[in-house]
Amino acid sequence: MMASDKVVFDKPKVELHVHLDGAIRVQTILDVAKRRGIKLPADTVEEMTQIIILQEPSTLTNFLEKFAAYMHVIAGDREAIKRIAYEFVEDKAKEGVIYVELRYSPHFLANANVDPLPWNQSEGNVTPDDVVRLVNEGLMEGEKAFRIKARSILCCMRHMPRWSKDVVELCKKYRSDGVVAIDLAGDESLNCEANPEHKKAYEEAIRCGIHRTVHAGEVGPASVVREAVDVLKAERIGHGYSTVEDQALYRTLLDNNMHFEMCPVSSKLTGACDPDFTKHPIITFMKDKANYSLNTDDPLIFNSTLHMDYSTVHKHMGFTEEEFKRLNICSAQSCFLPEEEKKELLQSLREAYGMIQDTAF
Ligand SMILES: O=c1[nH]cnc2c1ncn2[C@H]1C[C@H](O)[C@@H](CO)O1
Repeated sequence: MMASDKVVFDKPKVELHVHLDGAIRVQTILDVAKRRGIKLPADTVEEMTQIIILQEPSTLTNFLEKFAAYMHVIAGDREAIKRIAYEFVEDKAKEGVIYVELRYSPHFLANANVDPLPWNQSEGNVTPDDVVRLVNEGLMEGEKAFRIKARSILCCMRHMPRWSKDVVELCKKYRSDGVVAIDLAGDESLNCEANPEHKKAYEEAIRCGIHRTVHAGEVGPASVVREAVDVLKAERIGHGYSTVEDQALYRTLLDNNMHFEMCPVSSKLTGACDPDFTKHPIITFMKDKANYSLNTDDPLIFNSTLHMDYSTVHKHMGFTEEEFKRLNICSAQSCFLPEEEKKELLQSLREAYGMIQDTAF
């Protein structure tokens, strides 16, 4: 299908755009379903994988429907929520990621204090607040076991504006406990002017100094990116491929050093970009030495790994080792860690990349 899992950049990496609920192990879904007595249409990893994954380039809408194949298994189950966070850290460490920002909607994993109840679940006692605590616990145990750093971004969902106030409140509550930013995910055709709750949540985030990223310009036009920047005051853009269609906006964002969270494999399978990778907008960003990262987005549904994203751009877009180093430095500079921790991360990367100048005479 795509480039392979071949490791083309075997050095420490930073990943800034990956959905926890799109990065669950299939085996875990099967184990939890069995324990909870939930019937699934398949009982082997191979068969269940075929049901969950997007095989061919599709649409964002079809892609978003894929979550319904398994989210009801994990949502509302304390042990499962903690487990997926822990395993996520293990999987990222194996890919050579030393710092990751993962994102999720606390409401999508809850079965109490959430209206409407997602995934046709019956009401339980796991609130969005419990979800954040459980994810944090799993991440912290994973960090200790696998010696990498993981921080979270909490997602508002475009079609669920009534959840956005809770999301920003959770960002505030857990800001000293691993939550670094707010995001807006989901179907981009729903704009923010029509849903003032998202705008209000982002205003509160600005007021409280919570970092902000927004999914924009993935399948939507450049105007969604403009809205993310002008209205929601996004500091980073999730995807942003269509930005290049508005040259004035693209140039302004380059001048302002805006960070774009790019997801090559994802962009093909969601139909966001032309399936011919040689025509991909990432090539323009690369040639312009833009500030961007390479990310998996939803490796479960794309049946992918971070190595696959790197090998895709290496094989089809002419990315070099030097560019991989440069974009990882850009990613570290644009991450949402506090300044001191960011400096340490940059230092680790520069050391690993042989970029440290020997100042001793
Ligand atoms: O690529 C994406 N674009 C928009 N929304 C997305 C994408 N990947 C995942 N999501 C949604 C579905 C998840 O349930 C939610 C929170 O992680 O974010």
